[in-house]
Amino acid sequence: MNELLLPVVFVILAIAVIGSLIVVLVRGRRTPPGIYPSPRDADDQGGAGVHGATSTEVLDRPDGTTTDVLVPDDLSSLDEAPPAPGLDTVDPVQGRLARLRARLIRSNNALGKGLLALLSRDRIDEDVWDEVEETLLLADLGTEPTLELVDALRERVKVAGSRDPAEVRSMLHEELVKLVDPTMDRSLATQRHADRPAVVMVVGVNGVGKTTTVGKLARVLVADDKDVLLGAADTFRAAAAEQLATWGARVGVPTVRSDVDGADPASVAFDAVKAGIEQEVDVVLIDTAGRLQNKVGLMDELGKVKRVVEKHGAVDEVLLVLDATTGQNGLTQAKVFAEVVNITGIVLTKLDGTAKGGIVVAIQRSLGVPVKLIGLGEGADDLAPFDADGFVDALLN
Ligand SMILES: Nc1nc2c(ncn2[C@@H]2O[C@H](COP(=O)(O)OP(=O)(O)OP(=O)(O)O)[C@@H](O)[C@H]2O)c(=O)[nH]1
Repeated sequence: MNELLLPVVFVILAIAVIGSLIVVLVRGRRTPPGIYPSPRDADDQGGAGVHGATSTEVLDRPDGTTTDVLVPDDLSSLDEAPPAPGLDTVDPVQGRLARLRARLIRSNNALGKGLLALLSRDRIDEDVWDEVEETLLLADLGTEPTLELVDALRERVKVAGSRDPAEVRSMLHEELVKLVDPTMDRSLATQRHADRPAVVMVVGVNGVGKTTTVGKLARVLVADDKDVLLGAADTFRAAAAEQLATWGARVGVPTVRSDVDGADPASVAFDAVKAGIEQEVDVVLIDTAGRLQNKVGLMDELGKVKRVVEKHGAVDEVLLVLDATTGQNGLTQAKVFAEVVNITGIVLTKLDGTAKGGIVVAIQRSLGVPVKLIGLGEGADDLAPFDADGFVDALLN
């Protein structure tokens, strides 16, 4: 019996081994061309990955420590490896708001539609005006602008005496655009000076989207053919510098960062501008750590970062990033930041996730500073230059 069992076991084992070999071979064939089943060698041409290959240069700092500059390697060889493109293709900046308007329509549709429906009723009595007012207040427009808008509309509806939807729409459009203020200068000061780059600082409380905004803005500037350098002065959150360097590497932009955890942010920002001057870039974008507006020490530190950077020359743009979903709370933050640094523009992020688009008006009113950019999603190119007409158009769609 045992003599018979041995050959049978042998045959079963042989079949199992041959079967496994066939499975392995078939799977190997299924791997699409250009995708490598195992780790690549360093000299493998396709090895740059989607974020591009980078190397690090070391800059000396005044305090004796060093600063890494993450520099994208020569990317010309990537032309030969189509499946692993080295750099992202950036969406053109022109017409971004129009392309992203679907997001705005989705989140803020209730506001525009609600107003249009109310104003198109056969009879507009006091109750209707109360509802209009409530709708505007719920959208975070703020009390004063709401009353202004209601007064202006009351007057126009009385004079026009018509409920024609097209007429009501154009009336509402005009009045809303007036409130959003098309006369404000929303251009970004990113023009290089004769002997140094333009410097843009990005500030705000924790988690509003500062690092993401710096990354997206770098792409906007690259699409505009500018040479950009990033400064990772958020030395508080360990992953922030890495996150920023990754954004930069995706579009071939170097990042100046510290090799020391919790390094002095002013020193890193200073080094970034110094590197920007040496490398003759057009714009240096400085990311700063999130800080609560009620922490005096952190707010003082922000003032210091700006003062130290200004040893190289004036900062051209200080962008305050506000999360639109926090509504009126953003106003309090804005006021305190404006006391410490001179805010020149607002970036309103996460407008894709709130029906409170009216906050644009409230913030501009309280600060006297224009909203220059709006964030409409987590995608790399979901940041759009703001314009009053396009914004109101999307609200009333
Ligand atoms: N939906 C949406 N999410 C956004 C937008 N902008 C940023 N975010 C998300 O907000 C989160 C926080 O973004 P960060 O850039 O890390 O925020 P931060 O302000 O740098 O954070 P701290 O450094 O901790 O202060 C991330 O998950 C982003 O993807 C936007 O416009 N829309």
